[in-house]
Amino acid sequence: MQESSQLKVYKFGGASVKDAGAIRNLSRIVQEHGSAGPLLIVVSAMGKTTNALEKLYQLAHTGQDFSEKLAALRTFHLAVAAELDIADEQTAATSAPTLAVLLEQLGDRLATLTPGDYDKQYDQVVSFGELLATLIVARALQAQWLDCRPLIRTDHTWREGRVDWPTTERALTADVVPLLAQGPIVTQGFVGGTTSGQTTTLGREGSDYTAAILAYCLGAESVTIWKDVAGLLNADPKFFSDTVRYPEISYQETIEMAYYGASVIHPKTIKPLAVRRIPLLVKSFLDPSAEGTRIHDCRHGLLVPAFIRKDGQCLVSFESKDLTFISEENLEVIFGALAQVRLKINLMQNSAISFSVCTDFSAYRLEKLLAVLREQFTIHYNTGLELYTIKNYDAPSIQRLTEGRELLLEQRSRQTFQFVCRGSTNEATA
Ligand SMILES: Nc1ncnc2c1ncn2[C@@H]1O[C@H](COP(=O)(O)OP(=O)(O)O)[C@@H](O)[C@H]1O
Ligand SMILES: N[C@@H](CC(=O)OP(=O)(O)O)C(=O)O
Repeated sequence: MQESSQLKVYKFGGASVKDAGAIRNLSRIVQEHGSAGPLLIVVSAMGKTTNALEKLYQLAHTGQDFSEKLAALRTFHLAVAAELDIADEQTAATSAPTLAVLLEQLGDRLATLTPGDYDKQYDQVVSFGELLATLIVARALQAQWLDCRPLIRTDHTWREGRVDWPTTERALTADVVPLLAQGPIVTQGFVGGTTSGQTTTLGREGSDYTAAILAYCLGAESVTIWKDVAGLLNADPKFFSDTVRYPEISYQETIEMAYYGASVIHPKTIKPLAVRRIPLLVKSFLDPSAEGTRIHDCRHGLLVPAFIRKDGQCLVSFESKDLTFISEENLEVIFGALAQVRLKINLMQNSAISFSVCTDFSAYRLEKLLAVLREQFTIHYNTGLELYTIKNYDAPSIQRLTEGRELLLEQRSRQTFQFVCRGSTNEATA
């Protein structure tokens, strides 16, 4: 780690680089608000490119024609580069590829997929979104382009690479510190690499986490994530009216909000920053001079209730087949199977002969879970559900959220009230 670094890390997500106009806005922010000191800029894929790449991958992996979608992705990126007057040429001064080369590599990858190895090949394809976006942004800013895949070392957990912190810290300190002295750097969010040089990804929406990894390893002074909202609010303004901005908030409050599903910050982002006490600033790229939110090591009184909504949920209930009680042995089997198929528990509850978990719905993973546990348990599940959490709840906030909703499961602790309810219904028994 650098000693008392002046380094600032900026992270720009998909919305802030969605088109040429957005990238011009990004350039203005860097010029007008970027510090005189070292600056490391983390960029996600443009707009909804990652979703588009997931669709492309799905088509290619199932042997369907993907040429039209690939052509659309190619045209989009080349058109943005043209609108920004970016010459797509390799220069001697940089190891950066050209857009044309990257797009060709993407086409080759898609054309040579093999059956199986779904998650591994997913990473090799979907990571192109960040490679393309960073190339365009680096050229627009006339900044250095850095491929972070050889530096952010992960294990082989495809689609959710686990960071090897000591190796990553050594590599970043050795390679990036000297480059920072030469001017701003633009690098990819969301991606990393294995010892053998294969690309991994860090989990959907993982670019915030990349910013935290870089800040932690390089001892940054602060991280700023530029969003389309005024800061960290007490609820997602897309779903709730009368939201309130927190001018400052502790790491602990924020980590809990992110854990419960406040999608404005990836849940893994906070811990590395809290460990090294690096403040995280959430600011609006639409109003860069506005205050935003400062997430740091602070104390504050009880905050206004925060509302967190997580859709795409699935409630799975396991019942013993012979009316025996749910025991620790049963739970061990259920938890083991959930870990095996990589389904994360968002909420759980047990009764005498039944145990229920609420997880993010994945048809593929649920099917694998059923295959493992069907013999031993009677399993019921509902999909198309929503999980709501109220942090720092009071009676009016519970009333506001539960009114008119049919609650399938409900739980409260001293500060947190949670419930699962129907969005649209799909019921089944395995
Ligand atoms: N508590 C919250 N405060 C602010 N925004 C929130 C909150 N919860 C969810 N959001 C949503 O997060 C979005 C910004 O995050 P995200 O779309 O992941 O940004 P990006 O991909 O550009 O980094 C906002 O547009 C808002 O709809
Ligand atoms: N592009 C990746 C990673 C990411 O973090 O994106 P964003 O910063 O736009 O949420 C995704 O969409 O999952």
